[in-house]
Amino acid sequence: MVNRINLRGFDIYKGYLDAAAQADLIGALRGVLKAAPLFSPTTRFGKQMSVRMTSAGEYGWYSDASGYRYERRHPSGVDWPPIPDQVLQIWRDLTGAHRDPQCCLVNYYGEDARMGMHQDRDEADFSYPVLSISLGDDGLFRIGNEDRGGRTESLWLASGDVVVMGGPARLLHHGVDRIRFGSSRVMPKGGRINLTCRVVD
Ligand SMILES: O=C(O)CCC(=O)C(=O)O
Ligand SMILES: [Fe+2]
Repeated sequence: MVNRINLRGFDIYKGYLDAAAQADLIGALRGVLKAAPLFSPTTRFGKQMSVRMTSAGEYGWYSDASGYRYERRHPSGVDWPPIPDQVLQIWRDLTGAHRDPQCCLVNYYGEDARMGMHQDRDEADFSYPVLSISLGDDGLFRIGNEDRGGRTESLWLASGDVVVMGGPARLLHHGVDRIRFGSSRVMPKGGRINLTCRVVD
């Protein structure tokens, strides 16, 4: 059953994808990972991120010494593969946006991976939401404020949960403190996958 929660303006659809839909989506992602393998970006400060990443769509999210940005190609030089139809369908069903996403960032969290508090602000138009789909192990998701710091609230995102970060909440800080490695059997080797879809330009 889908249970919709609103936390600080983020719409959280608990259990949006049932087990069959999760398995189908993971199957589609296998093709994406084959065409565009995961890599470990570094931050502008030269620190390697603990999350491994790749993308699908017209643009992929990328980071190195020059900072965060969108790139037209995977670091290997190949085009990013197309965004799976299943992902586009979820975007259309939940966002009401009149454009499809141009980037689906694939984040893979292994046992010790985390993502620090940040805003998603590399896109040109913040009137489009960011849609996030969680698969695999549980992840402790933290939501903060538009400014850095201040009080935060956390909740566990499980496999099949979908979050829409839009409207007045579009620029709230958020991050993932840790995952519960091995908590889900959806991914054979464990870990958590999070997909975030964005309209870029
Ligand atoms: O993994 C998550 O749930 C969030 C990912 C995220 O915030 C991002 O990729 O910008
Ligand atoms: Fe984010």
